[in-house]
Amino acid sequence: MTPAAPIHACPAHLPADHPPVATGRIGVLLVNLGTPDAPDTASVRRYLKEFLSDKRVVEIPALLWQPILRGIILRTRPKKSAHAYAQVWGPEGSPLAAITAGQARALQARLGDGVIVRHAMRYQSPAMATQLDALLAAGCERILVAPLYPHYSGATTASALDALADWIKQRRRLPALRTLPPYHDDEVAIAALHADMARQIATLAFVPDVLLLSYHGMPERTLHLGDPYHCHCRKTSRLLAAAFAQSHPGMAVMTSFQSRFGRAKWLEPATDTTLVELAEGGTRKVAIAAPGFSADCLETLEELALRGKEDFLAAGGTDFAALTCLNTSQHGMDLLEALVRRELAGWIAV
Ligand SMILES: C=CC1=C(C)c2cc3[nH]c(cc4nc(cc5[nH]c(cc1n2)c(C)c5CCC(=O)O)C(CCC(=O)O)=C4C)c(C)c3C=C
Ligand SMILES: [Fe+2]
Ligand SMILES: [Fe+2]
Repeated sequence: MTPAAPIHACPAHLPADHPPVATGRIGVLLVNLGTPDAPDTASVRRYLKEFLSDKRVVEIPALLWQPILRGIILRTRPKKSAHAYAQVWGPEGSPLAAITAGQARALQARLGDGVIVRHAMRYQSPAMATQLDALLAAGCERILVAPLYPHYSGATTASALDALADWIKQRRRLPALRTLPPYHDDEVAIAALHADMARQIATLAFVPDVLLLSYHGMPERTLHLGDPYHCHCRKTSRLLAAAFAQSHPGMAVMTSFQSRFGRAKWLEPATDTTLVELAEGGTRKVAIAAPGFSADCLETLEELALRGKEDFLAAGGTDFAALTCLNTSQHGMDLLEALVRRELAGWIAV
């Protein structure tokens, strides 16, 4: 996988008939998790096979895990998940893919021609290696790799950096590289989340008694092994709760963890049981938000907005609203631009 054109800083050394070669540019690669190419069983199986074979995601020795994955999970889950994906699939495909591509386009427009912005997915396409090669071929000698996870986790941030490291090992000529740090407690991020959630709450036909902040779960074991994910999520919640205590004093802010997978104990409380317990305990009006996801995806649109609503109403709740993620909203793009500009400031004023 070598780029089509040699990345060569000294045109004098190129053959006279060589096409012009761009150099000296800055690239930004936005990275998110990845999603199937289509909402059908075969595509979801391909996606799950790649995703769930990542040792950062399932930390069970391959000799034990691969037979379970291939013999059980990949025979049953793809069909069920494909059905869930079909419920949220849009005209531009998977919401996660469409929104991440939109974020890259919007950021490109904000940063101007001095910087080249692309997006990639850790699993499936567009692959990180392909997009990094494209940035190199376009003359980028400095690249910021920005995994769009506010909360660091081995399963997400570190896995994206693994893919970057694999690419590094296979290339002769490398750009200078930076990576975006987690931004779970960043003032600008908390302000953007608070403002965008408040904007959406103001449009609801009801006043929520509770704002439930739902984060993707992780096996509890990872917390004891030193993964900061749980602490990062809790800190975001604490900072958002403090902001809402000022702006919405009557609204309680709670935290839960969603998308449990497998039999091990995951971080608690679980979002689905929390919603039922809230309704059974007399809470009637709930808004739910997912501050750990920079783009809406299966986990927010199907698990929270559809299934979460069903569970809450069935248990006696009367009003339920799932707030959207920051996506390409004004607040979302202001945040992405601020985070990226801060990193690029070490290289050049843009
Ligand atoms: C062991 C399994 C999983 C871990 C650990 C895990 C961590 C984790 N995931 C996200 C973000 C997303 N996960 C998404 C989908 C998804 N996640 C798992 C399993 C684990 N995730 C599965 C099996 C799936 C696929 C869907 C399904 O079959 O249920 C997505 C959505 C992708 C999309 O296409 O829309 C996101 C985003 C985080 C942030 C995280 C740890 C912090
Ligand atoms: Fe040279
Ligand atoms: Fe996940």
